[in-house]
Amino acid sequence: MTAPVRLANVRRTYGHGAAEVTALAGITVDFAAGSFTAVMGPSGSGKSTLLHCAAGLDEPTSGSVTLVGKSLTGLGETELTLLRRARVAFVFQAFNLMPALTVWENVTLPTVLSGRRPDSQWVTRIIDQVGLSGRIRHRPSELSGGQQQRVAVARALASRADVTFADEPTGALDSQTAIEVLRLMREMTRYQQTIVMVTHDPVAASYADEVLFLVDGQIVSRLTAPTVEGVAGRLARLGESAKVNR
Ligand SMILES: Nc1ncnc2c1ncn2[C@@H]1O[C@H](COP(=O)(O)OP(=O)(O)OP(=O)(O)O)[C@@H](O)[C@H]1O
Repeated sequence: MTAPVRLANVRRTYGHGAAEVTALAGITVDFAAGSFTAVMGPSGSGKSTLLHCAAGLDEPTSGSVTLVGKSLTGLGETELTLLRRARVAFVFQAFNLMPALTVWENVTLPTVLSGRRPDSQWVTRIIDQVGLSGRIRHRPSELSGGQQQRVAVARALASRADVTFADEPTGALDSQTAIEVLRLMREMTRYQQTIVMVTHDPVAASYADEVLFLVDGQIVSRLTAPTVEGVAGRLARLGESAKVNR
């Protein structure tokens, strides 16, 4: 079976001439169906760029990306939007919640937009597990930052997308809620949902099946069945070598 996310020799540079910055320096990686991968690395190593290129939110300078069986090269904005709406979910730092909609409406919106009927039982369970069952009729402006982040997580989980891209999904959460969210994300992989998560947090990364470590836009190391200590140790060594190389 083809992996739902494939990057082949993806390069992404910004700017020109002397001001050119290489954010991704030739990345080749497959994210298999039902896998949960954490992407880690020092600040500026290319993690967000990798996520954005994989999700079709940014275009590689060269190389190719295949998302749920479709090559993104040359795909128009409308086709991209339709593909993302039907198959992809996002949990980004800007929560992108609709201010006029309630928690329930925000959580079920991607499902409704892609022409499917929300599974009320599943949605209720997710909202309950992220601790928002008392807030179903509230609007985002009536929630704290952490609660808004939980709505964004619930929205991704409820849509049952083939692929979920998450950028620091637990960054704004207290540790107990963060663990609930990470457990839910793990559970999604049982239904063959694929998760790619950028994080700085070794605890969050320890919930993944594998951690990819980026330095200077390249995958320099991978860790399967990660533990918190294993991730923290590898990260500390990477940080040191990244400093030496500069
Ligand atoms: N729009 C842009 N224009 C110019 N340079 C950019 C742009 N976006 C990213 N970069 C540069 O590309 C490199 C990789 O950035 P990226 O945001 O992917 O790193 P990151 O690993 O996600 O960093 P952080 O952990 O700090 O969020 C950095 O050197 C950054 O300055």
